[in-house]
Amino acid sequence: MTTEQEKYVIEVEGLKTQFGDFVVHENLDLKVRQSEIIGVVGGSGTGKSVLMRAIIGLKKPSAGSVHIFGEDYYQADEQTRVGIEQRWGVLFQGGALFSSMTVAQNVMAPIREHMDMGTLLAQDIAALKISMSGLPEEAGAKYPSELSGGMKKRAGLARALALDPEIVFLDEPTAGLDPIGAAKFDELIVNLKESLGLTVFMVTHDLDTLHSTCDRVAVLAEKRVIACGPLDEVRRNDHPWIQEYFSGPRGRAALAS
Ligand SMILES: Nc1ncnc2c1ncn2[C@@H]1O[C@H](COP(=O)(O)OP(=O)(O)OP(=O)(O)O)[C@@H](O)[C@H]1O
Repeated sequence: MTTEQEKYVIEVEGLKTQFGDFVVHENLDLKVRQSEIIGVVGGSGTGKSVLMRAIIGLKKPSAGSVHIFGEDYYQADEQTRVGIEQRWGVLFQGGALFSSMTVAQNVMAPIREHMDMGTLLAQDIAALKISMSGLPEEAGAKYPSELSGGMKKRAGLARALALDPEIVFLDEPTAGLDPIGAAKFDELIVNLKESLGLTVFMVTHDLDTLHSTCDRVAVLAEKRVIACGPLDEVRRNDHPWIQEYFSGPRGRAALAS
């Protein structure tokens, strides 16, 4: 019986990715449920970002499949793929904002690209997304170079939310933020999930973020997902990397708080 809990919006099966002869993932499986926040962790170079890129169509797998909303993304026709892409938003590391555009213009870019909408309405929607991302109204008129690191992340999030996505992909959203800024960003993500029912796929190194936001954690090692489940369950796994990560001094401090 399929319950709402078991409805998967992302299903990665038998994934293999490689750059030339260098294999990043082999036989990797991962399923993401609707309206959950899943945190993807793993040592540096284990392929967290490449996994995210494989799911969003930026790194074609050499084997395996990626189903999004039940559709086989890489086998789908162009129209289906574009339809799927409009249902997700992505926040890349550093925000990846267009530097020659204001924040509002950045947020309007996907709206203008994908929706047939007049400028005034697009401006109103951009203003709403900017406010949802916790930026003051006047931030809309600023250029990325005039923003702090935390504001850039929020602006990137506003753009990721532009098309009312069902899934957002976040690549290390709290990297480079001070602890207070990072905690506020965590809170924002949880609020968005709760108010909009968003599914969040988040690559992170941040133990505090994992602890305060994620419903489940997926651990990448040995080219695949070696453990996936609630944090309390995963941290009991006796894989050496997991033990070192969660039971080292930083892990203990984050989990004790
Ligand atoms: N465009 C590319 N060409 C060749 N190799 C690449 C490319 N992109 C990534 N790789 C390699 O794939 C592996 C996984 O990279 P990825 O960026 O996914 O790691 P990561 O787990 O996100 O690491 P980090 O935590 O350090 O950001 C690394 O060995 C990296 O060098």
